[in-house]
Amino acid sequence: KKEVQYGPVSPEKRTDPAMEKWRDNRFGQFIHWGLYAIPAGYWKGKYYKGAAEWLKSWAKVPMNEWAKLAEEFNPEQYDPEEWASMAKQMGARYVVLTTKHHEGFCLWPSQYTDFDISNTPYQKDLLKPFVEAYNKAGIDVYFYYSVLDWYHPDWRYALKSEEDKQAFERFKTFTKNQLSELIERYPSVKGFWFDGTWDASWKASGQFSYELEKHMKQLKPGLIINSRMRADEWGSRHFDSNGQMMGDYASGWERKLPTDTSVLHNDWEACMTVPENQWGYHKNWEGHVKTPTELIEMMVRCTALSGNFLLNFGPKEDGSIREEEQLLVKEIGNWMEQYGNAIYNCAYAGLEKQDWGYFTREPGSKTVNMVVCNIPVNKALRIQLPKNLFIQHYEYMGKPLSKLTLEEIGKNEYFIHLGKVKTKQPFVINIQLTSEK
Ligand SMILES: C#C[C@@H]1N[C@@H](C)[C@@H](O)[C@H]1O
Repeated sequence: KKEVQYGPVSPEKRTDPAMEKWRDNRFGQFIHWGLYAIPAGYWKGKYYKGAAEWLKSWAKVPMNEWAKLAEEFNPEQYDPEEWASMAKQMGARYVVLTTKHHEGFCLWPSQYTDFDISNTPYQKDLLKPFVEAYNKAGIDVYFYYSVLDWYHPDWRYALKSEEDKQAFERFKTFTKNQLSELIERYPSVKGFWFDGTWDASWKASGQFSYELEKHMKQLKPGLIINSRMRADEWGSRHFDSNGQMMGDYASGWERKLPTDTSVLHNDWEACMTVPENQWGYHKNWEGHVKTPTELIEMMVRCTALSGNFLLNFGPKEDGSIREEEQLLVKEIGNWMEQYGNAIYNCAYAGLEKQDWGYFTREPGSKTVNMVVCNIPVNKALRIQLPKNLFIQHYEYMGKPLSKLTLEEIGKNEYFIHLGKVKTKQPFVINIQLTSEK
């Protein structure tokens, strides 16, 4: 074991109401919105297939040129009430909005930089009406904040000289000031989603990130912060040098999902793009665009392994939402209306996973949700229960799709026979378990 002084600030499994609500939420909406939505993946007429919010990097645009985008940022169609009602329709229980991405542009009027919404034709604070609209819709608001800041003169990738160190000290103060400012200006914020923390300069700032997490949680008790914010004093990220998670949930699952129960030890969240790799708005999505059904199955897999699923939206420069994302609101919203109770407040059911889909369960409940994503060719769903459990009752959640029959095929082993089922979407069967035969 290594001596770690600047590791976790909070217990690895918080039991306070704010964290319980984070778990119960299960399904969130990620929103990436910034100046990058203006060029939307094209620069001087050239198409760049990389992630649109990284266009400045792909097209090697000097910052003084990129910053000029602020002079044309004027999202007149921005309607956070509309965004919030879409998120509610989709069934998202929380939202994570980019307050500042790597480009360094702030969606709020920050007293610590001139590179913010106040120096655009739009001028008005974008965050305040956003927070109000989402809170009014009953959706918890989290702020994404990038430590990596391509605009700030004191940002350093690495600390190679005394000058670097002095500059980065100023940068750390700037970062602490902005985060304090965000908490003070928007006190209903539930937590922070840190990003841009992979460079050597931040990995060398473990003590600072420890003290910053403490400071933020003193400013707002109950605040929830992702593991990606943190390094320990040895430069170990997300988990300290002894494997203890830092922050309040593991957030390394970016565009990928866990496949086994090893994740159960900590709270965790997977964030997901609709195309292969676009977070900010890109005019032309290349390659595979995930269908609503694919994304529903990913969300179910996260719940089944006691994790959260954060689905990304990238609004256009004018604040409007693209067709493909409007389709997700409708399709995922319909599914959540009928089957949301297999997601909200649910977690790992403690049963052996089967090929036909996933078990989810509200902790402590006798009801287990079977979310069927792959109907076996023999139309029989295998269930293997622990030796002291039996099935007492079974039925479809919501609209019955067929007549179900139960067959005991071995010790605490069953088939639920589906009969003739026609469906295009995953569906749910509830089973009641009992310890009496
Ligand atoms: C790399 C990278 C960043 N992390 C994702 C959550 C997006 O913000 C992307 O730009």
